Amino acid sequence: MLVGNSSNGPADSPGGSPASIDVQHVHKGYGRGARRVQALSDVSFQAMPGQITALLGPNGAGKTTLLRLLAGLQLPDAGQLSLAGLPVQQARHLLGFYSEGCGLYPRLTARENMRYFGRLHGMTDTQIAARIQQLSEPLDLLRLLDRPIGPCSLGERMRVALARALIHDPAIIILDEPTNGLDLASVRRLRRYLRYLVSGEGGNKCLLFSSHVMHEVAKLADEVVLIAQGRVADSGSVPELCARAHAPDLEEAFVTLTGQPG
Ligand SMILES: Nc1ncnc2c1ncn2[C@@H]1O[C@H](COP(=O)(O)OP(=O)(O)OP(=O)(O)O)[C@@H](O)[C@H]1O
Repeated sequence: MLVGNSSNGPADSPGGSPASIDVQHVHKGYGRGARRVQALSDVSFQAMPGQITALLGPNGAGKTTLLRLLAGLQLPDAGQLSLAGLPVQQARHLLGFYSEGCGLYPRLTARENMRYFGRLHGMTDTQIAARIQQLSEPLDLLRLLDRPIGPCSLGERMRVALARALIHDPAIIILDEPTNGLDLASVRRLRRYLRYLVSGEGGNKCLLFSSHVMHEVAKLADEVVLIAQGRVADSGSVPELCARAHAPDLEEAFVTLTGQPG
């Protein structure tokens, strides 16, 4: 387990494989018969270390389903999902996963929550304390550390939940709608930190996040995977997608490439 962000090479798994995310021909549905909802149909893409990859799609496109499959919280009906070359169930130690409502214990303070999850990852209390200090500035946690989580505001709880997801300094980071509910200052601070994490100085992490907010994706993502109705419509950098769609911006490119109503 890495505790400091000291690595300058591509983020690797302990086995040496690049810490990429690989999704191949994944299908996932819910329910049966006439009530069946096909959330994902033949979804394939890769996310690479040292890059921020965005999964961009409208409500109900299948983003959360896909991220939950990658976190090993659900199983696909068909297809393969791997993290750093390992099946997701064997790669949990490499993954930091954040989703709204990711269970924090409301009676514990932010520090106690982080310590608890750090211990679950096999960290010593000294390592945990150092890591809490590292995360406090970028996630603006200093004033929260010794307050119970329960009465904290939504944005405060989200920042602690993000810190909890990153406590073990994972090589692969998956964030479901990470800026939802954050104010402008927190969003800007988070963007800077996510950009740092994928830099050489920050350890070339592999970072995948989902969003339905075009300008958020345009500001943050190196690569964008466009998803609509459970299918990947296209992928590439924002300039590549705009060029392919002959569109002036990502919003127009999204409408053209996915056929979604504007
Ligand atoms: N547990 C479930 N049971 C039945 N249907 C589900 C379940 N979870 C998701 N779905 C359906 O699967 C489809 C994809 O949902 P998902 O939550 O993955 O989309 P999303 O892109 O994350 O949407 P949003 O941006 O609104 O969060 C939707 O039609 C949703 O109603």
